[in-house]
Amino acid sequence: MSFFPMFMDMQDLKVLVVGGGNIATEKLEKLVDFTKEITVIASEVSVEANRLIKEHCLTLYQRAYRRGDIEGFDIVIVATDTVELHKAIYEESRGSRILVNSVDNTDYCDFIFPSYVKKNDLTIAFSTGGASPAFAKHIRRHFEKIIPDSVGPFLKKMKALRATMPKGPERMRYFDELVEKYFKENFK
Ligand SMILES: C[C@@]1(CC(=O)O)c2cc3[nH]c(cc4nc(cc5[nH]c(cc(n2)[C@H]1CCC(=O)O)[C@@](C)(CC(=O)O)[C@@H]5CCC(=O)O)C(CC(=O)O)=C4CCC(=O)O)c(CCC(=O)O)c3CC(=O)O
Ligand SMILES: NC(=O)C1=CN([C@@H]2O[C@H](COP(=O)(O)OP(=O)(O)OC[C@H]3O[C@@H](n4cnc5c(N)ncnc54)[C@H](O)[C@@H]3O)[C@@H](O)[C@H]2O)C=CC1
Repeated sequence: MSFFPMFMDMQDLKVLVVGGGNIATEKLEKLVDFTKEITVIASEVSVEANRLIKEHCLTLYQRAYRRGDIEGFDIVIVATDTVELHKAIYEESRGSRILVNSVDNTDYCDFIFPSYVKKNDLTIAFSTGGASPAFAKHIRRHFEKIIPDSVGPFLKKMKALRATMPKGPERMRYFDELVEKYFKENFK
């Protein structure tokens, strides 16, 4: 089965990242925009990962992963070069409600990271389900170029309007017309 695309409120979720190398850093760079409740457990921590940990006041345990470390976390990202650990942590998490992402193998993933474009309130996420992460990156770059910056102010205006008009068919029709007009003017 494929992965369900979902936008999640992560603000109060406790995230554990196992690993402190290149890929852990790439994942951390994204995660810090969504929650500050992040703990890192890694035998070695790169300069870049360390910088992020300090800058965002994340918790760091510089040591190897120990069975039981996942307890109390909502989300665990396994980003190490110890391949067996990815399977082991995934198996350890079964029977709990912890969601696991393993950067090495989709078989050990409850969820995967998408590529995404974020312009103010607009987020467009792309995934190939692991078929070609490079493709996800390139299609993200393509869309980054074609989404106009005006989308930010436009969505801000729409959000404000939603708060001022009562719900119902009239409002729905009006909003749809406004968006249609925006599209005609901004997407050729
Ligand atoms: C399954 C998944 C699990 C997960 O990480 O959640 C996963 C797994 C693996 N990636 C690998 C390789 C690469 N990953 C990237 C890049 C990204 N990878 C991301 C997500 C995902 N990668 C998830 C699936 C997403 C999907 O398919 O849509 C992105 C989209 C998001 C992010 O990382 O936040 C981010 C782009 C962000 C952006 O720029 O927008 C590049 C390109 C590059 O780095 O320039 C390469 C090299 C080229 C290539 O292989 O395509 C390998 C093999 C490693 C090896 O060969 O050693 C594995 C493991 C395997 O496939 O077995
Ligand atoms: N999902 C993705 O987007 C991609 C995934 N990968 C995969 O990501 C994995 C990691 O790659 P890099 O970050 O470049 O490696 P790296 O060598 O830079 O980092 C590995 C990190 O894991 C830590 N580590 C290893 N065993 C550990 C243990 N038992 N407990 C705690 N920490 C441990 C190391 O100390 C180090 O911090 C590789 O398996 C690679 O195949 C690679 C490219 C993209």
